[in-house]
Amino acid sequence: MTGEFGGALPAAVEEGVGGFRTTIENTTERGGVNYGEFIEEVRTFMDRARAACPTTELNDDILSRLRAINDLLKGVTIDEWYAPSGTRTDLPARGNIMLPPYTFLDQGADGVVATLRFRRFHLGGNSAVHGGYVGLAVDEVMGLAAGLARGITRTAYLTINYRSVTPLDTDLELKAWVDRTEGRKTFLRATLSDGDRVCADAEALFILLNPGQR
Ligand SMILES: CCCCCCCC/C=C\CCCCCCCC(=O)SCCNC(=O)CCNC(=O)[C@H](O)C(C)(C)COP(=O)(O)OP(=O)(O)OC[C@H]1O[C@@H](n2cnc3c(N)ncnc32)[C@H](O)[C@@H]1OP(=O)(O)O
Repeated sequence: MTGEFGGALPAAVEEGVGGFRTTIENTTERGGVNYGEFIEEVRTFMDRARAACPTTELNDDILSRLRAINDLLKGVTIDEWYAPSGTRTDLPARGNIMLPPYTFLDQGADGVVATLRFRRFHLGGNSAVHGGYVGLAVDEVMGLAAGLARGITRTAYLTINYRSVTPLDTDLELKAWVDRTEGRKTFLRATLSDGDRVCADAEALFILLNPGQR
């Protein structure tokens, strides 16, 4: 891996501890008390960037401000295990800006139920959510269900059936549950629904990682 965020794997991986860390310090303080508002503002920015048609002047004004903001953030980037985006479990979607904000209504070893909302920046076309973002949400929530049931897993396959259009800006329900397990294999199913209407259903295989496996 090359680029701004470095090429080396985290030290623990290089030492053979394992690709995912199972002992990340669980704190809701990283990023500060207003970090959730920051992430939500970033999502609003992405919504508006997706929807806006700025004038050249406005574009250039925003561009220079964004460059200044990016310079500020560049000074405080850290590794993925401690960055609050993705690890702040107190925030919708763990504070991950790319995911549709979701929160759990129920979670346990048998499965999870989440409520989520796709946003303008998840637009595919004609007011429908992009199918890839549906896959992102389903993979995430199934991954968490697999994690609660088994431990640290990776997706081996994920099959999604798009049954009807997934709407933007609507509270949806995503259920994921363990269908069966065979050794390291966990087979899961999921449904994404808008009220009584099924938008998508899915089946997936997640593999429990071996000790030291990336
Ligand atoms: C403060 C705390 C903060 C916490 C932070 C939050 C933590 C939250 C925690 C968690 C959140 C999770 C939310 C996110 C979830 C997202 C998950 C992803 O998207 S993962 C990325 C995409 N997936 C990959 O990149 C995998 C790439 N593939 C691989 O790495 C390997 O192929 C892997 C691991 C899947 C399997 O490889 P092998 O070498 O370990 O095992 P082999 O022997 O190949 O397979 C095991 C068994 O599975 C079958 N298998 C493997 N792949 C299969 C396939 N595609 N179809 C059918 N069977 C398959 C094989 O035939 C074998 O079966 P037989 O034991 O022989 O019966």
